[in-house]
Amino acid sequence: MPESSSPRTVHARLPQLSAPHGSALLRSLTGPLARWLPRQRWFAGKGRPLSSLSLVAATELLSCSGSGPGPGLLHLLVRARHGGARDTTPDDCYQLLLGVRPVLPPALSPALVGRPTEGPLRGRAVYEALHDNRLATLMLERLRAPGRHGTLSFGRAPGTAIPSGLSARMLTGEQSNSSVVYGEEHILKLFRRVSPGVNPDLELPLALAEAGCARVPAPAAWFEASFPGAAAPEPDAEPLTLGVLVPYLAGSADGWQLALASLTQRTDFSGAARSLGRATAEVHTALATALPTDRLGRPELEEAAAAMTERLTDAAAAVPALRPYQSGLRRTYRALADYAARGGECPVQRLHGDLHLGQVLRTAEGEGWSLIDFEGEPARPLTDRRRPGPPVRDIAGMLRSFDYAACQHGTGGSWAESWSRANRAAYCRGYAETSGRDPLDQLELLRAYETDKAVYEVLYEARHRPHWLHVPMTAIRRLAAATVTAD
Ligand SMILES: Nc1ncnc2c1ncn2[C@@H]1O[C@H](COP(=O)(O)OP(=O)(O)O)[C@@H](O)[C@H]1O
Ligand SMILES: O=P(O)(O)O[C@H]1O[C@H](CO)[C@@H](O[C@H]2O[C@H](CO)[C@@H](O)[C@H](O)[C@H]2O)[C@H](O)[C@H]1O
Repeated sequence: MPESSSPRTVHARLPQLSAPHGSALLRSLTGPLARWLPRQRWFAGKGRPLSSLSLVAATELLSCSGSGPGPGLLHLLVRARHGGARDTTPDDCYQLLLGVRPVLPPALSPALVGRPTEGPLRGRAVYEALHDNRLATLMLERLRAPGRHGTLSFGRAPGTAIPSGLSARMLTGEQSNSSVVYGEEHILKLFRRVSPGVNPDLELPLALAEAGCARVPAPAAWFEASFPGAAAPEPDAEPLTLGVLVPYLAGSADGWQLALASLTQRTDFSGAARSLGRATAEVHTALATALPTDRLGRPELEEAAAAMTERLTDAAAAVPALRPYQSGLRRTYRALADYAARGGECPVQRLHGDLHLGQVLRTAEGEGWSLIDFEGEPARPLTDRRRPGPPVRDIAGMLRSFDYAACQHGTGGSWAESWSRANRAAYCRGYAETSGRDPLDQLELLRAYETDKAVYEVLYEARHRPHWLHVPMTAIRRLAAATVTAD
């Protein structure tokens, strides 16, 4: 089935925590959370009024009612509803890991969520637990020892060593989720917006590890929420993946930093781009071996072209700057439909789903590229992100990223343009060498998926970083004017 633009319906099966435990806690936390949540980088409902918060699940990992100075640890899944009666957007479910202390040490004050004025947490300081070394370490201990705590269950890959007593450091960079590094050994990603069903960022690295692919850090431990038994309001609700612990690649730099350094220093990047193409092909081959594959024929490719056209229409409705280019861009999608009509096919398999230079790491020892963050595009529903897709989608994502680096860097004019062209070509060459399939052989496919990605980026930038909107818009102008030729 091709990727669709269907609305998010995934939270329909989330259970609801029953009163009175849920309602008492919620009474304590609603005010502080309603103020704090919308300010978080990972909160996806910015710009839409938050109409209600409700608890899906609450688990006390460490007692929060003690009178001593030590912290309590509270795990919450919170459902956020937006807008008024006419807002049909599905609810979002967020994961929160909260510390609770009678008095907050000054070093933790930046992590403060709020001080409830009523309910069971009245008068206590509630804060982001992962900033507290003691609580972050406790999470590592839970991950070391598989087992169940309330709705949470902790799992661990057999035969992996996870040292204890490592100090924790929370990452502070731009992220869609939250991550904490333990020593220089492991990194735990805590997913923020969660949905029922296994997260591909656990599913795919586990499958790749089992297939012996060393290009992706192998999950050492993970945890999820599940609601088994008759006690749950909806016993068949699927488990939600909440966090994954993987080895930390100490001293690594991501592809985006390396690309910008190459642009600044005017150094050659084509060797790195070519080996990145090879690494992508290796991962694709391993995924196609480990997990189901299929082929898209004429009806499915026509459906894919129609879904792209619909995404373009939606994006143009939201971002006026796109409107003058719609008819030019639609030609690219028609070329895909014509390719299908001529009998063109396309393989589909599980993918990275949001491949760009920020998702690839290279260690100082130069052991080649590692790929991270297999979650897929954060705005797509989980069911969509777990569907097989054409490998060209990942390739198109990376090609866009070379273009992004050259354009965003803002210096060098034609030098930056030829930097981008050379690295796009080197990446495709590397991919072809390893996979035996040259992405440039099916230009209609590549161009359509690159256009679809650029349209997604226009919407992403308009919503998240309006001052970067000109970057994908530069590509939109080029793609709208181009005939389908290799460049
Ligand atoms: N295994 C790893 N080793 C070293 N750094 C990592 C590793 N995994 C992630 N990181 C760092 O953490 C950042 C965020 O990770 P990522 O999986 O992209 O999170 P998000 O989904 O929140 O964007 C990455 O940009 C990278 O700098
Ligand atoms: O990294 P995420 O999974 O959160 O992906 C989202 O954010 C990315 C930006 O952080 C965004 O990527 C776009 O900007 C990158 C440079 O910052 C560039 O390398 C990518 O090519 C470009 O798409 C990504 O689209 C979005 O899903």
